[in-house]
Amino acid sequence: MSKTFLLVLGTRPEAIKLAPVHSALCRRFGSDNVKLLATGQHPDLARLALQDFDIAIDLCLEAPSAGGLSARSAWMLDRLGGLMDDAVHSHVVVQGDTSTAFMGALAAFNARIPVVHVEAGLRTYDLAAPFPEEANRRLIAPLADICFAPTERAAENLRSERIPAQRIEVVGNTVVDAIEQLRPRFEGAWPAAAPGVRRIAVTLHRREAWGAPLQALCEGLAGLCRRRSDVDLVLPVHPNPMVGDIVRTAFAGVPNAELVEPLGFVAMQSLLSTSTLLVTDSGGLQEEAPSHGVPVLVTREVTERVEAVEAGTARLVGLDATRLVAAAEDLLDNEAARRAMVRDGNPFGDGHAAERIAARLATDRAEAA
Ligand SMILES: CC(=O)N[C@@H]1[C@@H](OP(=O)(O)OP(=O)(O)OC[C@H]2O[C@@H](n3ccc(=O)[nH]c3=O)[C@H](O)[C@@H]2O)O[C@H](CO)[C@@H](O)[C@@H]1O
Repeated sequence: MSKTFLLVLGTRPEAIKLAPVHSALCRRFGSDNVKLLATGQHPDLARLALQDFDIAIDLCLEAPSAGGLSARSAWMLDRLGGLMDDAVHSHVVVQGDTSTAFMGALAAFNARIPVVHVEAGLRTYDLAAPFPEEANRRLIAPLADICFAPTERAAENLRSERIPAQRIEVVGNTVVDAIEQLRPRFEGAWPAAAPGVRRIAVTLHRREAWGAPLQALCEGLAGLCRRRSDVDLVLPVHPNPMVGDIVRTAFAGVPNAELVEPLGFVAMQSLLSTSTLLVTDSGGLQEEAPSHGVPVLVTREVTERVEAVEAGTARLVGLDATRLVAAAEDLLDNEAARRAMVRDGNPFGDGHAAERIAARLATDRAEAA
């Protein structure tokens, strides 16, 4: 009886970025040898994301929604530790920088099961931004037997932290795999903007924006919509209660601003493909927009997606509403400025990251046999 790969996820982005890895491992090893465990950190969003990939969760925990970061993390570590067994699992695969990813890696390490980190090496080197993600991803790195870095810069970060070279492999970001796999379904999944209307897609959810900064950003965008009938704005509202009320109040009564429930992956990518501009604080969306040729204004002071800023596909505007609105209107009205932010291809990957990950895990498993 061969051992299984255990993929551990908790949030929507983890589900989206691990879906291609799940599929590639199933193709290579058979679906009986690949198990998907959800911690329940954000169960509804994770399940919604997996629907478009036709992937079912094998085991979903019921992480407590109440309690602070430590209480929920301790609960996860305890439950995950009780489910992991080095006689059953050949590798535990985690993605990114959430509490689920960190507790999954630590539980696997404690069970002496090889840890695989997808999207390894992203850094701001500022523990306060993003909190707690920067700490999570830096703490996973030394526990991981294999660090799959999306870019050369991420690999350089890992080498600078003395992660051994043989544990690092640059493979690209699997989110580009997800887009290319489902691209045939994007056309028409979200209605195009009316003729002559330029669409702004917006997603905002980060902890550092909660409260007054988020309110100012939303009010700035609402004011832009009120002034300009040639613009429509679509904003899928993140279910975090710290976000919804502020967003709904700011855009109330703005006829050309549409707030919608969280979208499935295909609908979100289709929305992106119909947009002139994306305003976001999301990590994944900074990586996805270049696949649609859509410029990004990032409402964060720092980003670990430096490649997008260097490639010119994204621009940091911080939490400053005036700066955001000015940059948005420039890109809406200045076609040359907008085109200057569009690149061929995607700086974060070529759509084959998951195949490279599965190939490396096959080698790793053969060497361990
Ligand atoms: C510090 C940081 O940046 N960390 C990131 C954070 O992820 P994030 O910032 O990307 O989180 P979100 O913005 O919530 O999700 C985005 C995904 O959701 C899709 N989407 C969005 C709205 C919607 O209505 N329907 C959707 O389908 C969208 O296309 C995209 O794929 O944690 C991840 C896990 O550790 C990390 O990997 C990742 O670095």
